[in-house]
Amino acid sequence: MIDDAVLSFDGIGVTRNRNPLLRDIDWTVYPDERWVILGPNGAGKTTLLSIAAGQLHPTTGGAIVLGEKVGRTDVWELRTRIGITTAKMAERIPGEERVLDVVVTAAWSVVGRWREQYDPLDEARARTLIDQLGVGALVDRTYGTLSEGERKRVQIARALMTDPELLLLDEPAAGLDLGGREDLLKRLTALASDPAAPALVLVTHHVEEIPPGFTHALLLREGVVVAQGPVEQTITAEHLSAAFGQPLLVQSSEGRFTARAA
Ligand SMILES: Nc1ncnc2c1ncn2[C@@H]1O[C@H](COP(=O)(O)OP(=O)(O)OP(=O)(O)O)[C@@H](O)[C@H]1O
Repeated sequence: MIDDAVLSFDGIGVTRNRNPLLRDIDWTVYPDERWVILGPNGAGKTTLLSIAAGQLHPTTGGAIVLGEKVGRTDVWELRTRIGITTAKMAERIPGEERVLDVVVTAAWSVVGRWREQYDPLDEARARTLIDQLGVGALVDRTYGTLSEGERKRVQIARALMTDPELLLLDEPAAGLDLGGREDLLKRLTALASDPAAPALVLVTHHVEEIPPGFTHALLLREGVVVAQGPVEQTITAEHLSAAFGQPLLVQSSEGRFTARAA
């Protein structure tokens, strides 16, 4: 492992049915870094995130997550140290679940409430996180009655509940309208600038969804890293055109990016 790295991937590859989904990826993430993984559909972003979550073992190369070698460690050990939100996990949250329950139950690593009594400290932490994500007024509503944008924020509060060392967000802005996206980005920018926040890795297809304050980017195309490094040097017309396989123009202003066909 490279000193205090949160993630340390050394030449990792993933092959399924003889198809390479990821090839020869070297990637290191440190605790104070905020990474965005960007690339077109099918580039391998979710596969890379699954390795970072300790849920998938690479076919080749070595992946060290929070100091533990993926494959050697019981994934169960890592589960409270990593917060993750994905569309698949969100689907498992029962619609009738109260927002407070959705968040507080993460402390027990279960979906769905199964205890009648909360630890008061757990409940206080859940309420603080729900407030910080800007959905404090909804704490007693059922999850199924929330808008998509409100749900996304509750999912992030839930992922933060165990005070993880690494937070993985798979397309958190997908399906949000403009206001919802902008509000979520504001919350993620606040999180990115919080020194107590965990290392962050956010997957997206769109440069418009990169929250200001994110420090690094990794661009993927067909399972291969096109570019990686500090965000301003990485999100360029040249790299983005290579990642998406078409000539693109990129503009940045006050930490926000936009892209369009050249
Ligand atoms: N278990 C599997 N077996 C075979 N192919 C797989 C498997 N899992 C993923 N793939 C393929 O690997 C490629 C990368 O998938 P992945 O979900 O990582 O991409 P992605 O960049 O997250 O895509 P999207 O942006 O569309 O979500 C896709 O072509 C997908 O069909």
